Amino acid sequence: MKLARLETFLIGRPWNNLLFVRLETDTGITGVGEGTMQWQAQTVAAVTELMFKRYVVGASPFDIERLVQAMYRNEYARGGPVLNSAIAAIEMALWDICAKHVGQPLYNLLGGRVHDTIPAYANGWYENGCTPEVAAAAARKVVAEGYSGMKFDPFWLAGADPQPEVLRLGFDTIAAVRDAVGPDARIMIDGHGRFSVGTANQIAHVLGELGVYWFEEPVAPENFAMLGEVDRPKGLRIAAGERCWSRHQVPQLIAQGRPHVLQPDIIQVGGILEAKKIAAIADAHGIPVSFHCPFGPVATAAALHLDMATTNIVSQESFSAFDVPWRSDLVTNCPMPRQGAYRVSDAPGLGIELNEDAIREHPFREEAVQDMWADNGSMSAWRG
Ligand SMILES: O=C(O)[C@@H](O)[C@H](O)[C@H](O)CO
Ligand SMILES: [Mg+2]
Repeated sequence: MKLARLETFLIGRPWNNLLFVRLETDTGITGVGEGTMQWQAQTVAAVTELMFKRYVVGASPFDIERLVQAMYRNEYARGGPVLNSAIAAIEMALWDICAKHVGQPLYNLLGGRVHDTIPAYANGWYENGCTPEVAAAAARKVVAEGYSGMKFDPFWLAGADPQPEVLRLGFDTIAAVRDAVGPDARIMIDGHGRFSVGTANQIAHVLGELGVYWFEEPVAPENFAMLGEVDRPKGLRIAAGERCWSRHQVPQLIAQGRPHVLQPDIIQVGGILEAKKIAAIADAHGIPVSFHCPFGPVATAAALHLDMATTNIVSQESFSAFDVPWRSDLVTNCPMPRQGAYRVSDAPGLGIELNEDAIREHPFREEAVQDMWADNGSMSAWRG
């Protein structure tokens, strides 16, 4: 079996563009992958096509490790989120082909099932900048759906050291959500890497009082030691790693940043196998993982197969029910949580196929970049 052809698909959503790929073999078996990267979808698509031409066409789809290493090492500079995302899109499709060829769901090639279902936590359920009352009402619905927890950024687009009233509104919003969902629901707060260490510590102490489960990316992702300086009061966990793009950096992130939960991004680390290796590094440190997944349904399916075969997962991030209403039209058998958990398809491969008619209805759209470092204390979400 030889790899013959690559096709890329850009799909415009209001937030960002999705990038799907389909690999064809000379036997007629095809595989799908996803290389969605925020605001760089066209760039990643171009790199994916180049990588296919340079390394993949004519190769055996079973040579996954060899092909990934060629794409990573021969491109001399090595890695970075753009190249890694292109590698991941191809790699997912290779796994899909191999698993279809042997007639097995992908998790059976990744070590087999260690879970029956995958608990999901909700993200995207909340409108940034809304009032505490609106957030509380939305949170009640999320709990009623059975999710294992919910994540949000109540300080959305505040700067490194926000005005006191911005912090207060954020705290009031979390307190309203806590009141609405009761003491046992898991609340996760995403800082998106914006705060100074001082402000992160100030916030962390309030989150500890409110019984928040984890504080994610409290400080900028580049400096692991800075993360290590963030306080962890009253059992508050620190989650990080969605922007740690190299397996080779993970030991330093763990040693210096001391996260309690690691969040590898299966696209931006370069695919399923890399993410599996990172999960094993975390496991050796007693750290659970929760794969980052603000992506479309193809990468969500890939993350779920990996979850199924990974011992140290906590919960899968899920945008599935809060995305555009046509999300589930894009693929057959779109993964959706039921009662707050995913059941993973036992169909061969990833268990999904692209629905090209639906994909064509949502062409590429210019990206409206989010201003993620505004230092003006404003809560305005969009700039583009
Ligand atoms: O943990 C998450 O899913 C977030 O950090 C998203 O990647 C972010 O909101 C995208 O702008
Ligand atoms: Mg995040």
